Amino acid sequence: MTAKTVMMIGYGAMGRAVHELLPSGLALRWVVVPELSVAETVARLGQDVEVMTSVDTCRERPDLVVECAGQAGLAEHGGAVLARGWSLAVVSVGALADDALYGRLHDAARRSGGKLHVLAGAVAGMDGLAAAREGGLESVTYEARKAPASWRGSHAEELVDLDAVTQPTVFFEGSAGDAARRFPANANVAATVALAGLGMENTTVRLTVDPDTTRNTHRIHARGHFGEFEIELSGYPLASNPKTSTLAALSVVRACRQVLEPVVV
Ligand SMILES: NC(=O)C1=CN([C@@H]2O[C@H](COP(=O)(O)OP(=O)(O)OC[C@H]3O[C@@H](n4cnc5c(N)ncnc54)[C@H](O)[C@@H]3O)[C@@H](O)[C@H]2O)C=CC1
Ligand SMILES: O=C([O-])CC(=O)C(=O)O
Repeated sequence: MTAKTVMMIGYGAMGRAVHELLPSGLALRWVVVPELSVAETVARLGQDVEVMTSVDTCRERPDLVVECAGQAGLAEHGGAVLARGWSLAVVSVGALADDALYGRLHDAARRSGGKLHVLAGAVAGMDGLAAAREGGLESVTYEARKAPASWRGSHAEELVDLDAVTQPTVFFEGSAGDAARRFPANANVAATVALAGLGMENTTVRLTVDPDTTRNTHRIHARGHFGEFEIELSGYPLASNPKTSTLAALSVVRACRQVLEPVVV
């Protein structure tokens, strides 16, 4: 049987973790990275994978395109993928807090028959939340708690002294849209929860730095016509990037496996 093919946009910590766990029967054939990363990515991947800077260079049709590239990568390449009628599974969901980009990707997919799959990423419960929305939701709150190292290099550094915190400290409270825009490498989940639930402006987000944790903890509380749920997921960060939870990479692997499976769970 010929292998099904995957294109990956971005090849950083998450992309490499996904590649290592790619199910047999699936081949990573194309990787799209910025010009500056081409040489390093070619050196990592060798001859079997075509490294490119634009989706346009690809002359075949991948069975699935996965985005592990950050919000800028989704904004740059998402439209081209969807305009071709391909399936695109994304983790940099915070980019969709930009209404113009959301509209562009939505319209490209609708016109071409392509599909944009918003992956659950580092959290669980998105199926239940989206089902609950069908009956009407009253409130949805999302809280993320991570170690100082996970917030370094982010807007958090302007809001709290990451070297001086001695106890869990909330440094941001606001809407999911605001969180996703201000913390592009750390609050994509906020946008995912918003898209599954009450939307970017009506989903409340709280971000916390916790000096005593080594986990990335996500808590979702939802209330509505269905009842109420609260889930807390305490994930291990990837060793190669403490901002990114291992489960986020695994959600991409799951999306890849679904390409092979006749029964989708
Ligand atoms: N939904 C979720 O649960 C989560 C989503 N994420 C998203 O996944 C992204 C990737 O995470 P990591 O691999 O850990 O980050 P990383 O910083 O290790 O890797 C990012 C990769 O994307 C590439 N890239 C940057 N701009 C690009 C562009 N315009 N076109 C193509 N490639 C581009 C970089 O060269 C690098 O290879 C994060 O930036 C974040 O947006 C991360 C964690 C959880
Ligand atoms: O991986 C995580 O814990 C979540 C994350 O970075 C994001 O939502 O962007």
